[in-house]
Amino acid sequence: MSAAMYTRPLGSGAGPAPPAASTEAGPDLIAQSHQRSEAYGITANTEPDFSSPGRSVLTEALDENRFLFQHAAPVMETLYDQIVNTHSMVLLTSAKGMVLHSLGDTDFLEKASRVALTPGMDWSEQTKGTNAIGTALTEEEALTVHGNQHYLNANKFLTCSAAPIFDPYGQVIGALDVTGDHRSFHQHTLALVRMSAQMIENHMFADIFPKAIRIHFHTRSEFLGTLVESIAVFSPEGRFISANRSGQFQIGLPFAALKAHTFSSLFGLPISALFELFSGAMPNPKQLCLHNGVSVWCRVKIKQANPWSAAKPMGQAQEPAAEAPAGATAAPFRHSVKKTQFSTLHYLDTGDPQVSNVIHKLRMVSGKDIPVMILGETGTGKDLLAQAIHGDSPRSAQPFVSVNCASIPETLIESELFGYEEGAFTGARKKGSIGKILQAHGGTLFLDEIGDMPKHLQARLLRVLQERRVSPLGAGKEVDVDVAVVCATHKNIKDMIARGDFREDLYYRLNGLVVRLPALRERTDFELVVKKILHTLCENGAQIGISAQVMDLFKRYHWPGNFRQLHNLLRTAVVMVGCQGSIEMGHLPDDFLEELEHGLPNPIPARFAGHIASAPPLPDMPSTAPMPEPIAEGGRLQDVALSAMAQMLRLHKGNVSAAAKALGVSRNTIYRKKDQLPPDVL
Ligand SMILES: Nc1ncnc2c1ncn2[C@@H]1O[C@H](COP(=O)(O)OP(=O)(O)OP(=O)(O)O)[C@@H](O)[C@H]1O
Repeated sequence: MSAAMYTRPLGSGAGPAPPAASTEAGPDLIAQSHQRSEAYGITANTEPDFSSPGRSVLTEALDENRFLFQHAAPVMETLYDQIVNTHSMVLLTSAKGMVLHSLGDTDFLEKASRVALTPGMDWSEQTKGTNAIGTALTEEEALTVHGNQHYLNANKFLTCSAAPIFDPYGQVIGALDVTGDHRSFHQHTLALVRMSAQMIENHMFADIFPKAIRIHFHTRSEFLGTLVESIAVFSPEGRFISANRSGQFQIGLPFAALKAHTFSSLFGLPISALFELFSGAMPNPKQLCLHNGVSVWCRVKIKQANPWSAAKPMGQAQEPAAEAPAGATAAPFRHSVKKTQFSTLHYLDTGDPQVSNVIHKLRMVSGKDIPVMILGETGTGKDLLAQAIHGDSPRSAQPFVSVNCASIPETLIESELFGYEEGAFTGARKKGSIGKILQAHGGTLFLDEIGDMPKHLQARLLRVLQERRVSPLGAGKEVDVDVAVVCATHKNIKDMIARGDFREDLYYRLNGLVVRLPALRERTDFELVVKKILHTLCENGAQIGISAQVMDLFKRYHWPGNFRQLHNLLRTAVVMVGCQGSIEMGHLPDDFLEELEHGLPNPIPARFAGHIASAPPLPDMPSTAPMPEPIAEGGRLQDVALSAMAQMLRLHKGNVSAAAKALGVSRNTIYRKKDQLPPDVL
């Protein structure tokens, strides 16, 4: 939790309320941001790059930010209602500044700029210099960047107000922004954006701790149940888990300090007393006294009948049913683990013997703080497994902090991991940063792509793991830290050790238990996995089928991107089919079909050749038409496809649409093969 989050609560609190709205970001903030922009190597005349990042990049970002998106989208609608007709747009971005969703009309923009506000575009400070989104994300503060305050000349016609969005563990997970023509500037916009960000955060709060005890409180009882109420969450044993911005403000402690507290140290009562105090169907708010002497009105939300009788730490409570409906619980996001349909070891065990063995071993060491190293190709579910390890451990109510060593620039890994004090280096954030290791205190630190950890930092990490102490850059002091460590890599660490690229002592510190996730192509439970993913992609338990032909193809394919690739493909197919139909060849993307044609190394097996050659007549095929010639077993898939196209074109007298429909491919697939088809068929 940044200091910004603590010092800038929304609405009236125990002390004087902060200003409801500020106008533009202060000159200091802008000047510092301009300095950073310069350091990134951008010049004011740089033409912003608004080229599309590609659909798969956006899909992946949406996938990663599903939890944020789900809670932000309805709030964005409300916000947009309030700014409609002001020539402005509402944008939601990821923590990296990528636009995930935009609402509003683009009529105030030149054609070239319209694309800038569409999903997929990057508004980080590193690429666009000073702008409200990028700068709010960097500073972790709500601010407006108006007209000339933008770093790039190309953006100076804009006025933008953005607020960072914090998850319930105090991590910035995105930004909400209103952008418009600079002439449409309105001084209340920032307050609206800030309130909306708070609303999103409160929604996430309500969703993420379904089993914990939530105390809603405020100095004035009429503010209970409103946007400005404070919320603090405790485990059934009374350990502090989280508090929203107003909560931190009213209690008077920042998130990091709150982590050492319990309900009784903050409210002066054992948590069991709370249950008696708030028993009854509709208990009235009660007045309690905070540790700082401030009297607050409280309401308590308890989901379980009597959480204290459960006597188990959170997360050991009960596993969700293997077939829990999609969306019944919060979706995964980077820093914290929620109980998702994916988040327990149980859910991941879908019958493949290798995976079952991995899960069996992990269960045996669960809660013993033995470091786990997960090996596996990209997309095999290493991240998900790490979340499940945490989700099933006694630490599950504490943070799960994920650090991807490959995605952080080498120069930033040190400060990201170990944190830094104010002014530790040029470009450092004003208030310093606690660092990922300390953020994970009490919980689990997941070091993804550990093979990419620079050599000079390996020694520092080793010391932290040995001594269980961290010293943030420029701090000159060490802080105790208690974390369970899980790491993952797709690299061969032993080879790296042999080459001198990875420290052997660090390897032995990390590999208490080494498990390997099989590649998708090796799994024996492939069909079940596909069905489960389809089930999660269709809302409300709707059923979607998959044709035997497609399933056969899938089984033959080598899936270099493993689950990630399969997920993306199925998601697109589900959108095309709707949740009631069946996925046929025609619902698969052309590039995938093309890759299949070129990429299947082995001869096509009889069962698949049979599907193409002797499929029953499709509805639009004249029933009297002769069936296409069977294709010889052992032909290359490419030849099989060409031959099927030629036969179908002949059958439909050169009508490409009809042939494409009958084959279940797009017309373009046939047109692209035009030169390879016999001249008489087209
Ligand atoms: N067992 C599974 N069932 C369903 N979906 C899964 C499973 N495992 C992984 N996925 C999905 O596949 C995608 C990639 O998973 P994940 O990020 O865990 O893989 P990874 O091995 O960590 O990848 P990388 O090495 O590239 O970081 C995610 O969308 C995840 O939800």
